[in-house]
Order: sequence, then C-alpha cells, then structure tokens
Amino acid sequence: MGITLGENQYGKAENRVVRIYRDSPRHEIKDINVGTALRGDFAAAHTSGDQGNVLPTDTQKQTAYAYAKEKGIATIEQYGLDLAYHFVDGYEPVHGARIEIEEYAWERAVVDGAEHDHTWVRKGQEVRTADISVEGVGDDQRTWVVCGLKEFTILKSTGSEFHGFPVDEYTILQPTTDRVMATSLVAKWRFTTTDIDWDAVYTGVKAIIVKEFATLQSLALQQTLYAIGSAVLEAYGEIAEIRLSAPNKHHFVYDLSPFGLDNPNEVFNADDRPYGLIQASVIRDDAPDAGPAWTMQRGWMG
Ligand SMILES: O=c1[nH]c(=O)c2[nH]c(=O)[nH]c2[nH]1
Repeated sequence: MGITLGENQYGKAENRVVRIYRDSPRHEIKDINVGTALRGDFAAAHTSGDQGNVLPTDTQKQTAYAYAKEKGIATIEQYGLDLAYHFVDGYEPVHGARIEIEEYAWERAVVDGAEHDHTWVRKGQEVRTADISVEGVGDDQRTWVVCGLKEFTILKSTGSEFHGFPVDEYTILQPTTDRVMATSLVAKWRFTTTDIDWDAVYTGVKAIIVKEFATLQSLALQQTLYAIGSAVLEAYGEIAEIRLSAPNKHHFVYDLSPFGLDNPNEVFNADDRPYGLIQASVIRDDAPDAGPAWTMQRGWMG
C-alpha cells in the first residue's frame, strides 16, 4: 500500500504586532494580527523528523516583529509582501509563503476638544485584511494579493424588499416591500498586480460598498452583493474578482398589538441567530487564475 505525504504548510498564526511610530511628539499606531505559513521542501520533517529545512515557527514570529521595526508597516499589504519575499527568496527550501494580516483601527482620543498625541480609542467600524501569497523564485515567481474587510456592520431602515419567492407547505415568511436590511459584511478582492496605492483603493472600494448598499432599491441581499461586486470591478481594472459573505441580520417587526399599539416598521426584534448567510463572488471573464489566493491559513481544513 502506497502512502504519501500530501499538501502541507506550517507557520505562526496570529502574531499580535503593535507598532508605535514615536519620531515626533505626535505618535502613530499600527495594530495588526499577522499569520505566516510556509510551503516547500518539508517532507523529511514529516516522514523522518528531520528539521534540517524547517525554519522554526518561532523564527517566523520573530521576523514578523523585527520587520515591524526594520521595514515598518506603512500598509499591511506592503508589510505582508516584504515578509513573504523574505521567506521565499531567502530560504531555499521555502517555495511559497502565505501571509495573512488583520488590521485593527484606532482613532485619536479627543481631550478638551483637541486630538491627543499619544492616546487612541479603538475604532469600531471594521477590520481591514490582506492575504499575500508568493510562489516560486526568480522569473517563475508569482504573487497574489487579496485585500478586504470584515465585521463591517451596515444597516438600512428602508429601500429593501423581499418577495416573489416560492411558497410551500413550510413557508410562513410574508413577502415585504419595505424591510430593514442589515449585515456584518466580509468582502475580499483579488488584485492582478502589486503596483497599487493600497490605501487609496481600500478607501475607494469601501466607499463603493457603502454607496451600493445605501442606494440600490434592493430586492434581495443577493442583488445587493452582485451590485457591490460589479461596481467594484467596473471602478478598478486591477481587481479581478471580489468575494462577499453577508449574514442577513434579520430585524423582525415586533408585535405590539397586545398593547393596542400599531407598529408600522418602527420597533424591531434584532435577532442574532439563526441568520441567512448570503455569499457570492463576482469575477471578470478574463481573470487570471486564483492559484492559492483564497486558501486561508486557518481555513485550510475547510
Ligand atoms: O435577501 C434575502 N435573501 C434571501 O435569500 C432570503 N431568504 C429569506 O428568508 N429572507 C431573505 N432575504
């Protein structure tokens, strides 16, 4: 019976790196969570316990912290690319690297009406993400960058409908032409190049997401996701594909009739579970292959 080692990768997940820039009295902060994963010539480590090729996960962690100082974290995308190239170009057994980063935003505390130099309040809005994959060296080297956001909670109090669905013996849902629509969006978009103004595109994509969500008279969350995806692809030629995952955070009109009160879409029960989970990808016909772009480190097992 033949038995072979299959796909494998290893690294340090969730390095919590905080970088303070203190070159002037007005400090700056970058607060990130970095995962590294290396792929390559690591068969012997598995089959015979030979660590000769295994750059320790501890070293990967130390590199993440050292690079926060040496290279800085101007953007999570550039920092992730720096780390990935360091591992792939610097260690012969490493054939590929995956760097996944989440960024937690802070905003300056306001004290007596003025922004404070070295105190921040955590910004609640969303977590920005960057997933970097590098495979191969030299002319064969390929790089994939997927940027995104998660925990982006957005709600509209009208401009959302849901009707025309099939009705069977288990259907009790009533059709509606006016409902609350809310979600905690996860969006990830895949670039075709690394020659990008990362901050500008991030801000632009986020603005498109908000605009489409707000302005489309939505017949379903599915339609909203497709509208967001196609608007992003129309605006940015360097984005090949966008994937969206949207829990439908149901808001049910509360029955106030026992109290003799009418309730024309004014008081809701914001239910947290269960939720509809609507997911879609929107992709260009000529998108280059995705390679390992979507293979998440911690989602490796599906
Ligand atoms: O936007 C929606 N899409 C659905 O597929 C769905 N299903 C459901 O019960 N409510 C909704 N809303």
